Amino acid sequence: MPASPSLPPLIVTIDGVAASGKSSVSSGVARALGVPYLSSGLLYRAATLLGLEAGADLSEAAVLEALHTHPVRLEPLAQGNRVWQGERDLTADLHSTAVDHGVSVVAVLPGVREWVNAQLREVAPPFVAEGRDMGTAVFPQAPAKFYLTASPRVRAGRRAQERPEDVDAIEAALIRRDELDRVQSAPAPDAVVIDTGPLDLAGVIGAILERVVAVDQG
Ligand SMILES: Nc1ncnc2c1ncn2[C@@H]1O[C@H](COP(=O)(O)OP(=O)(O)OP(=O)(O)O)[C@@H](O)[C@H]1O
Ligand SMILES: Nc1ccn([C@@H]2O[C@H](COP(=O)(O)O)[C@@H](O)[C@H]2O)c(=O)n1
Repeated sequence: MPASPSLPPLIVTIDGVAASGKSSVSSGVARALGVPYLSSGLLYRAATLLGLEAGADLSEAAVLEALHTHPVRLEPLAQGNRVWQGERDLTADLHSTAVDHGVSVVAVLPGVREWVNAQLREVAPPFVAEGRDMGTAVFPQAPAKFYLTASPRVRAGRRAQERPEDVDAIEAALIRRDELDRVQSAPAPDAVVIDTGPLDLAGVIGAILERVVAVDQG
C-alpha cells in the first residue's frame, strides 16, 4: 500500500479589527491544540515603544535604528506572548496609551513590516498566528484562516471592563485605530469571518476549533 502523504504542520491565522478578541481567542485555540500562538501586534507595539524611547520622531530610519541597536525577540507561549529586549521584559509596557497612539503610524512603515514578518517567519509551525495580515501577507498558505469582528461599541464595552477609561473615549480610539489600520486589515478571501458580538469567548474558540479539526483531518 502506498504511504499516505504527510500533511504540513498546521498554521492557523486569526486576524481582525482592534479589540475583537484576537489574542484571547488565539490563546484559547493554541492551548486546545497544544501549540504556541504568535502575536504580531506585540512586535509592532515593541517597535513603537523603542522608537518612543529613542526620543526621536517615529520615522522609519529612527525606528529601524532603535530595533537594530536594541534587538527584541518574541516569546510565543500559548498562555500569552512576551517580548524581550535582552533581559528586559517589555510586555507590560506595550499597552500604554502612548504606544496605542503611535503604533498605527509605525505599522505602516514598510521596513518595520518587513522586520515583523521576518521574525514571524523564523518560527517553525505548527502555531496560531494573530494580527491583521497573517492570512493575507504573512502566511497566505495557511489552510485555516479566521477573521474576527464586532461593533465598535461591543469592543469598547469589553475593553472598558479591563481599563479605567470612559467607554466613549475607548470607542473613539478603536474607530481611529481601525481606520489607520484599514489597508493591512482586509480579510483574506478564504477566511471565515466571525462576528464575536453575540458569542462569548468559549463560543468563538469552539467554532474555530471545530473548523480547524475538520481542515486538519483533510
Ligand atoms: N467573545 C467575547 N466575549 C466576551 N469578551 C470577549 C470576547 N472576545 C474578547 N473578549 C474580551 O475583549 C477584550 C479584548 O480582547 P483581546 O485583547 O483578546 O482583543 P485583541 O483583538 O487581541 O485586542 P488588540 O487588537 O487591542 O490587541 C478582552 O477583555 C477579552 O477578554
Ligand atoms: N499584523 C498586524 C498586527 C498589528 N498591526 C498594528 O499593530 C497595532 C497593534 O496591534 P494589536 O493586535 O495589539 O491591536 C495595530 O493597531 C496595527 O497598527 C499591524 O499593522 N499588522
